[in-house]
Amino acid sequence: MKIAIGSDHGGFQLKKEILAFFAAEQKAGTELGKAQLTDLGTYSEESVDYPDFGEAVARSVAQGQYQYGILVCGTGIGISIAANKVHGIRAALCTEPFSARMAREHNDANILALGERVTGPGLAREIVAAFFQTPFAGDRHARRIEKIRAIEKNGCSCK
Ligand SMILES: O=C(CO)[C@H](O)[C@H](O)[C@H](O)COP(=O)(O)O
Repeated sequence: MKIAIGSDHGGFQLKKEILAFFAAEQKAGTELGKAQLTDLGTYSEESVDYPDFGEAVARSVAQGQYQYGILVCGTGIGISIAANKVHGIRAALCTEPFSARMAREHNDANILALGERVTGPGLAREIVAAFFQTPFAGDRHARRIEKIRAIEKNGCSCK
């Protein structure tokens, strides 16, 4: 599984924690540790703009370079809004593991968004594990994802 990860300055430290978590999983020889992560920036705590990193990760996932993405900003809100503007992206901002599981099982989310100023590193690790250990359930949920795709394709018919 190939995962692109990105953050702005507000998510930089939590992104480092997440990278360390995957490295530890790799060392422990777990299934999660088989994931290959690529960091698309930012690479310091210098102030930057979250849409740039939300877009970079989202485009790389939408184009199929990576199967999934992880995005972190201060709250996870701005960077997930930006990512969700890219066609084919279903970015889910999660603050606890149940939502992370549901984001995969029901919504087939392909990007997990987190907020460093909201979620501590321990909880973030649980959220990441829940997200990446949960498969999409398909069935009725697949029909609903198709409807999301139709909105992307045709635009909303609402006035
Ligand atoms: O976009 C955000 C909120 O939705 C992120 O939390 C950003 O990281 C935040 O806005 C950055 O704020 P800063 O005051 O420039 O550090």
